[in-house]
Amino acid sequence: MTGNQSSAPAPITLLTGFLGSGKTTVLNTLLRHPDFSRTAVIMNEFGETGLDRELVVSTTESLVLLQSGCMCCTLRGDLLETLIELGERREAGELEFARVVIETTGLADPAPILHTLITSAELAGRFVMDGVVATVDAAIGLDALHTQEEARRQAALADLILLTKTDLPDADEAALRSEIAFLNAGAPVEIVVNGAVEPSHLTGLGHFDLSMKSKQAQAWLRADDVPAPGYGDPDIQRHLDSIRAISWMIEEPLSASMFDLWMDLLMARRGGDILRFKGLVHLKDMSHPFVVHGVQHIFHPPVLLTDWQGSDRRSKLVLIVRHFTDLEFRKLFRALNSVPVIEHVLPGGYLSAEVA
Ligand SMILES: Nc1nc2c(ncn2[C@@H]2O[C@H](COP(=O)(O)OP(=O)(O)OP(=O)(O)O)[C@@H](O)[C@H]2O)c(=O)[nH]1
Repeated sequence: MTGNQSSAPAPITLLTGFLGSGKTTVLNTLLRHPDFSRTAVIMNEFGETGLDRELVVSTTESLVLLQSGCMCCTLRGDLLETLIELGERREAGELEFARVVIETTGLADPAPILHTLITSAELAGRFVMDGVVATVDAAIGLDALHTQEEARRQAALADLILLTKTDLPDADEAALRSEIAFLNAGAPVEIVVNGAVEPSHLTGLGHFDLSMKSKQAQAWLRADDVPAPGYGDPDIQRHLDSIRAISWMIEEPLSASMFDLWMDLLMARRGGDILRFKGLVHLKDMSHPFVVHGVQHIFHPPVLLTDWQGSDRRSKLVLIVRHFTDLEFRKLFRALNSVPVIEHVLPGGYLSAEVA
């Protein structure tokens, strides 16, 4: 492709939503659709195994993974730099994309991210904010909205709310709708089961319009309320100290019964404090890995990745936990001692936890 192609500013969709609420599932539907085939994706994941890279459909050549921190805190500078670089490469004709989707971590406060996106002079002319889309989990979302400030902000700032998992027995759609109406009366709510969203509903949301948001949401976005991008300063992290990410890689394929046993033990002992569990698990005698997702007490059926083509047989696990002490981390490792844990990948950024 030749350089210096002039292009219209690329619309940005900010895809947010609490831990495990279905952001990546929705993103995968979008990326499979022709309207989103030329999409640059920026993802921020929690924990350091790079697991999300393997869980996103790879139709896009422009997938940037921001790690070692949280986009709304230490990585806001990285987000800005990433966008500027994408814009420059697009202008130079090195990269072709028509829109950008930014998927935040489940614990991100979208306000400072949004502030960066709508106020940065470097982005003007290259990008234009399309809208904020928030997934809300119908099964555990009410609890998150009641207990987690980040979840409230995600819903309150959204231009469109996707209510996911209404198919689960624990879903309470009516209660969620009423809570959402309280937080963000103006936002349409659309039910999306297993990512089955109509992609056109997520485009042209009409440039993020602050005047349509609640007074509270407007205050969150006031310049003096938003700290400058952190550029790696861990002190700027704004989340609860009690929440940590733990990541592991396990060198050898696991015995299915051993893994089941370990999971049962984990859930029985500390299920209430495991906010999110994500794993790419290789089992003995299986040529393809399973993806295992847990969101608090709900474990989704494991999915066999039949189209997986890698050769790396290491299992990768990411847990987001609260109120875990270092001693408990060590116990967790001991419980996994029956399988050879060769490498522990430190989270390295967001409230990292060292395990001896
Ligand atoms: N039953 C059901 N499961 C769903 C639905 N949407 C997503 N899931 C499952 O929920 C789990 C988490 O989905 P993800 O798309 O990874 O959620 P996420 O918001 O990207 O998660 P994090 O970014 O890691 O916090 C996966 O097992 C999905 O298959 C839904 O509508 N119904």
